[in-house]
Amino acid sequence: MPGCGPSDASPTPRPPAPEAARAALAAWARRHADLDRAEAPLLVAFSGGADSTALLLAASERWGARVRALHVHHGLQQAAQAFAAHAQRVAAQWGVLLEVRRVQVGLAPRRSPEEAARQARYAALAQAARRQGAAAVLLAHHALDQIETVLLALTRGAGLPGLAAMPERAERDGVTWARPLLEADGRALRAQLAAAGVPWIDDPTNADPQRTRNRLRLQVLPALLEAFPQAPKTFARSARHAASAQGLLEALAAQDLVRLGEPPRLNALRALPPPRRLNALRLWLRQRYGAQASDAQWQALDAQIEAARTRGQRIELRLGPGRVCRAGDELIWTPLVSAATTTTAATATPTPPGSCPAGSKS
Ligand SMILES: Nc1ncnc2c1ncn2[C@@H]1O[C@H](COP(=O)(O)OP(=O)(O)OP(=O)(O)O)[C@@H](O)[C@H]1O
Repeated sequence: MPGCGPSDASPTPRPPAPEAARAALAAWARRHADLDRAEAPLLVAFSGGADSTALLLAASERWGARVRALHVHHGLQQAAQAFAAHAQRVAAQWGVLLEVRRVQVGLAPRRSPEEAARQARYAALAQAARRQGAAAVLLAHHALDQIETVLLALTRGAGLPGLAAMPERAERDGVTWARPLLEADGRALRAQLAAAGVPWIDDPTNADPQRTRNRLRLQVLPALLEAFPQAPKTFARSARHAASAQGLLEALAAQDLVRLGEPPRLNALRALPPPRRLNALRLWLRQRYGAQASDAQWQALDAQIEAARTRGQRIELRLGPGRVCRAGDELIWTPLVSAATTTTAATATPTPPGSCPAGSKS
């Protein structure tokens, strides 16, 4: 396997897993017995940080040689090489098969380098999981990460999908993603690793106050946990409630889309109450075109659907990375094709049967 740990690192006994990680993983495994008992490999996303170190130890303890690790080398900061070297050293010492994948992070305007790195990381993990026939990719998010994710969603004015935060298991891109430490307290993981003398590396960018998530972690989380010690449990419960409600909304949207037709018919859309109509259209845009739009754009579309009761009334506006318009009684979405992305964007998105009038504004 490319990029396996250096062979000169002498194997040392693997330290015991932190109890907090072992307990959370055991409870997760009981809820997901199919993955617990499968024979296919489990791929730990191993950054070399405290959380994924705790996960790698707990997973190796429970599943032995089924466990493999993958470290993504982003190459964005100088320290990246040292992170990869640390991951290789640790994996070789503990006898874990590790692959290091170097990725090209495509930096683009209007997208933060962290978001670009995240996308590249998940793509590399998915590709490796498919190639290795892994039963799941294990991510090391824990209960405090979940609080941060819920708070982050609130600071952005997110709806239910955002408040649902991170699921403990999900299918995406043909891969099962699992978060077995979601019930573990990150403070306990670190304290127990430190007490056992297990090394890890701290990513210096995690201390950068320019990043919203870091400000939440460094300034808000300590105060919240002091005032509300139960927050790891209660935030997790709220996230589960939101996820469950979101599941119901998507089921309703799927039913409504059958009745609305493809492309959706305006008459049928107007027969639905506005929140229900937008709920259906959100699923339509996401499932059919892999796109999302802002709240302001959805509200503007809703107003135009309401107004388009006569034949001559046009619908024409920007919706996510495309535009939506009226063709007869149907709603048509077409991607915006910029000069830089002409061929790929045009071929990547299915062309809808109708089309917006030529020369219409975006
Ligand atoms: N460079 C990487 N290579 C492989 N997996 C990674 C990498 N960076 C993060 N991950 C995985 O994604 C999860 C979430 O990433 P995030 O950036 O929130 O964590 P982190 O602060 O880098 O993590 P940590 O303390 O793992 O172990 C991590 O717990 C880890 O499982």
